[in-house]
Amino acid sequence: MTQDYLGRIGNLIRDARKHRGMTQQQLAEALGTSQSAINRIEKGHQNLSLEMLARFGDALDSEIVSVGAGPTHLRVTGPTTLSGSIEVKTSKNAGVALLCASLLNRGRTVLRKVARIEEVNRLLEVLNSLGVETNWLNEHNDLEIIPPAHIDLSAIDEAAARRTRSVIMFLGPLMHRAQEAFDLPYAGGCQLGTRTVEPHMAALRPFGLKVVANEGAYHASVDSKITPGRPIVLTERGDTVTENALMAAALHPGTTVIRNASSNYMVQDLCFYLEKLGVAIEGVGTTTLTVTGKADINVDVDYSPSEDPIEAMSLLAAAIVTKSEITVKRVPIEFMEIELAVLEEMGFSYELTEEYLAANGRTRLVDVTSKKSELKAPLDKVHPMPFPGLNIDNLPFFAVIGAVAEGQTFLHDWVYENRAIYLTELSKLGVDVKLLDPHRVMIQGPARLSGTEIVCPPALRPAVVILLAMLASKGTSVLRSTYVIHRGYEDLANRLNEIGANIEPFRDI
Ligand SMILES: CC(=O)N[C@H]1[C@@H](OP(=O)(O)OP(=O)(O)OC[C@H]2O[C@@H](n3ccc(=O)[nH]c3=O)[C@H](O)[C@@H]2O)O[C@H](CO)[C@@H](O)[C@@H]1O
Ligand SMILES: C=C(OP(=O)(O)O)C(=O)O
Repeated sequence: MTQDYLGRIGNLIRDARKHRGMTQQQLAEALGTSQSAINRIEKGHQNLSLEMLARFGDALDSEIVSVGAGPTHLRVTGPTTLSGSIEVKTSKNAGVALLCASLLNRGRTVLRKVARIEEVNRLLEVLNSLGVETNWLNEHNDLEIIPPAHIDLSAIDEAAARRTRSVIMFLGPLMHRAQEAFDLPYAGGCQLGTRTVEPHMAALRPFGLKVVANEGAYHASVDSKITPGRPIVLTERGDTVTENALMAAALHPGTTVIRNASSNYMVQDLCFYLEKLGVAIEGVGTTTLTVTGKADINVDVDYSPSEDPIEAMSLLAAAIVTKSEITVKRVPIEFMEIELAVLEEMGFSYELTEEYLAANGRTRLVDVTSKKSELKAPLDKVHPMPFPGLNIDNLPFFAVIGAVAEGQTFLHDWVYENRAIYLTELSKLGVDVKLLDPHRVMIQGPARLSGTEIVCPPALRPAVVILLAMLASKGTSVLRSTYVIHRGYEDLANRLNEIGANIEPFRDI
């Protein structure tokens, strides 16, 4: 029994170490012990004091044992054939943008059918710590947000804030509402390589924002006499930077022009919400946004964010890799067109219904039914672009699709220097995958997939890609430490089980 318990703790330590990208030697150095001691502990061959466990927790920045709630893992039995239909949920990225944007409004915001995911939970924790009241209203995940008269930034939940990158989007709304200078913890999130925040600072500077990076926090102050005299030209067409500029412009009582704006799905959802707050926006869906803001916003508002194109892509990839015919319902087609065009080139056949409108009355949806297809690798490399290009977050799914296609699939992720590398984990399941350089991978298909145990890489999409490959792998696979998946997907395992997958969630402790 004790032996079993030590083994499970050893597994937890090993997973946390791998998740941090550390070798046994590096962990040993951090703890002032030897690599062989770490090896024994991870194998469950050595007794551990509580003090030593706490030191592991510190070194790995992870609570190794948290009573009653260790990390979750998934046991997948494959290969699976899926059938039936599955609905796409609303998007993570609109969800987090709208939670931040609700701070612009002194009135009550209700957001309908918000994705109940960990990224949203972290932001809710941060909002609650600032005195914002939030309530889940019903089983549809409608969410009510009531901001306080005064936002108290000194009480911010730093631990929650550090686990998400989205807190950076507090800058736009808070720079107007904070009475004095304030600190915001550094943004965290997936480990995808350097993701600069400088474009955010540059976009908000014309509104008088000054940010000094101190140890662990941004120190922000605002000179309200400074207002944008000319168009704000973004140096990158980033999604969250566009959102920050939009939110700053929404509470600026004048007209602001934002050029080189992203017109991606979450930006459009934010624009539709701001319009409901009484902010006028011209150019939604284009790269020039002209925003006429208001000095004060105090309205009770109800908004339904749209469906997630990345979840839609994930579910279609699940169908493709398992060679299944399923219907993916509520696909926001404008944001999936290029992905479908590339898939079509690869030989994927599918049927689309007539278009219908999402609950926001604006976004066009369709149902997509996958048909059994023999895929071949695309002739050209698959590469993402800011919208309207192939979505950057959809690129990783082409790795697992390439694994079941005949020939060589090349992926070029020019955006993230640390995301493609995680796709090499697929080799453990039998995929012939080569990292050509940090931005490019080559997949030689078709692969004979067979089940194994893998620790989730610290990146959402690659982790889901591995899960999808496991669905198609023969035998039992174990995917460990799945928080990173729950960051962006609601109840994915159970929803896949409802259409025929065999995935069993479990914990060690
Ligand atoms: C909460 C949210 O909405 N997150 C999305 C958002 O993150 P977010 O808006 O934070 O993305 P970043 O601004 O970090 O952009 C991602 C990377 O792309 C680079 N870059 C971006 C645009 C550009 O025109 N040129 C350029 O080089 C950035 O320097 C960065 O390294 O956009 C990313 C890129 O679509 C998506 O992966 C994230 O899911
Ligand atoms: C990179 C992603 O998002 P985030 O900006 O939340 O890290 C993603 O959704 O794949």
